Amino acid sequence: MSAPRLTRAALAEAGTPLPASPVRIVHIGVGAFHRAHQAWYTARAGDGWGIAAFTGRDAAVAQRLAPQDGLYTLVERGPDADRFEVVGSIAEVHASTEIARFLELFASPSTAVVTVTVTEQGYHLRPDGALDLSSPAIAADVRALYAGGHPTTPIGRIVRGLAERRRAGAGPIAIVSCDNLPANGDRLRAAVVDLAEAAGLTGVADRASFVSTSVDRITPHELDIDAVERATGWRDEAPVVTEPFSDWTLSGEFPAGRPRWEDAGARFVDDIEPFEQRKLLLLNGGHLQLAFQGLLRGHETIADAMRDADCLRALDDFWAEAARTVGPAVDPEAYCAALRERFENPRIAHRLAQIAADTVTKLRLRIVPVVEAERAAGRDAAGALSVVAAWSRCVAEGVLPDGAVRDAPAEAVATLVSGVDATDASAIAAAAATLKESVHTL
Ligand SMILES: NC(=O)c1ccc[n+]([C@@H]2O[C@H](COP(=O)([O-])OP(=O)(O)OC[C@H]3O[C@@H](n4cnc5c(N)ncnc54)[C@H](O)[C@@H]3O)[C@@H](O)[C@H]2O)c1
Ligand SMILES: O=P(O)(O)OC[C@@H](O)[C@@H](O)[C@H](O)[C@H](O)CO
Repeated sequence: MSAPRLTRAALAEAGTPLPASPVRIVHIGVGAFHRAHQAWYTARAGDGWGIAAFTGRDAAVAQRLAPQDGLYTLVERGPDADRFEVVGSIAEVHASTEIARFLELFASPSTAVVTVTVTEQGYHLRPDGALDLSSPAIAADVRALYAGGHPTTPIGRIVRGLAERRRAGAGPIAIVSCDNLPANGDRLRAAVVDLAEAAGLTGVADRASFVSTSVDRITPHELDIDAVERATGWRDEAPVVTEPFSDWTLSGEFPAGRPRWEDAGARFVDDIEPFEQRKLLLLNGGHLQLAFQGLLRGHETIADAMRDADCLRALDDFWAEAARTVGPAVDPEAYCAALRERFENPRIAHRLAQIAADTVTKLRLRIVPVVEAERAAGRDAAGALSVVAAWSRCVAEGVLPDGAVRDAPAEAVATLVSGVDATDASAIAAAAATLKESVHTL
């Protein structure tokens, strides 16, 4: 006999009720990470905040989660064992196209927080951090906003939501970026303001607070449905596998209140930059080094690459330089020591191909800053440049997954790659500089 589907009614019937809390948070981009991180912190805080979660663009996750009333199992996968927990903070879940409900909630006085995880590409930013108004999706949103129609990008949806909120007189709100971008709150604010101005809605963001965050929890894209059913006795079509470690550092105001996320371990700081740099350069930059070196050597996952002495040497060379860029205030050595154990977790199947998506943007934000800092200090940046060289070999040898260079024009990538010879440091440095300028086309 098959196991019963995980729903709130089924849990209540089993004597373990998990009622939904009233919605006070709207989330945009309900992928794996939101469920492993912000939704889990909100559930752990336990002070009665419910989330209305909307997908970023495709409806698949909503179709799996909605029949379960937003419930899902979080599998914390340690090196030796799994821990299972049903998370109940998502009170309702919708596809991105359900814009009427999105606007109703956005404009409601009881909604206090909007969180966002839509990947770097979801922001449609140019390399200089400004909104790419030439992107077809953003241009279409400008037209839709002018005509009073429905925007489709996350930035367009936020602008429209803020306009509705202003019309409703609902008061200020906090908008919290949880994507792996430096100064993510500032970048999100700039994009929203640029789009609002282009669409004749100047001033809609004036009373919103854009909170910057550094988010950290390795969450591979794994769907362990049968294992969850065997372990828990529930049929869950949307479980999430994540590591036991978790970190969330936030900086900014919450004018309408927020959950007590600090009770679940979140940290609130005045200056987020050192935390952000430590995470983006050491973890995400280290991931890129392992992804490119690992793909070149035929590995599949981070844990596989960590068992290869050549990959480890390359990682250490990069880390030595990145740690100098981060600076001693946030103890990068201790962070790297802990990271080494996290990366080695043999039961986390974090695929190199997942990490190697949209590599031009990631190299620009996670590797080039180390190249620049090292060269500014008169050093050769050999460790950081080895990441760029490995990337270019991956492109030339065709070992990157589909989508790995979709964030730059094909000709620009071809020129870059043909100019890079792994033995020629100045050619690699020139490529790194070009990466910084390259304009994505989405
Ligand atoms: N997975 C992790 O380990 C992890 C850890 C820290 C931070 N993050 C951040 O969270 C983001 C999402 O990761 P995930 O694991 O949830 O991925 P996911 O693929 O499970 O979900 C991504 C979400 O973003 C939306 N999206 C993607 N591209 C978009 C676009 N161009 N426009 C609008 N929406 C778009 C998708 O529809 C989906 O809702 C990452 O890109 C990163 O910035 C992830
Ligand atoms: O999520 P991305 O694609 O920005 O980066 C890939 C990984 O480096 C990333 O998901 C890390 O696992 C995560 O940032 C850990 O907190």
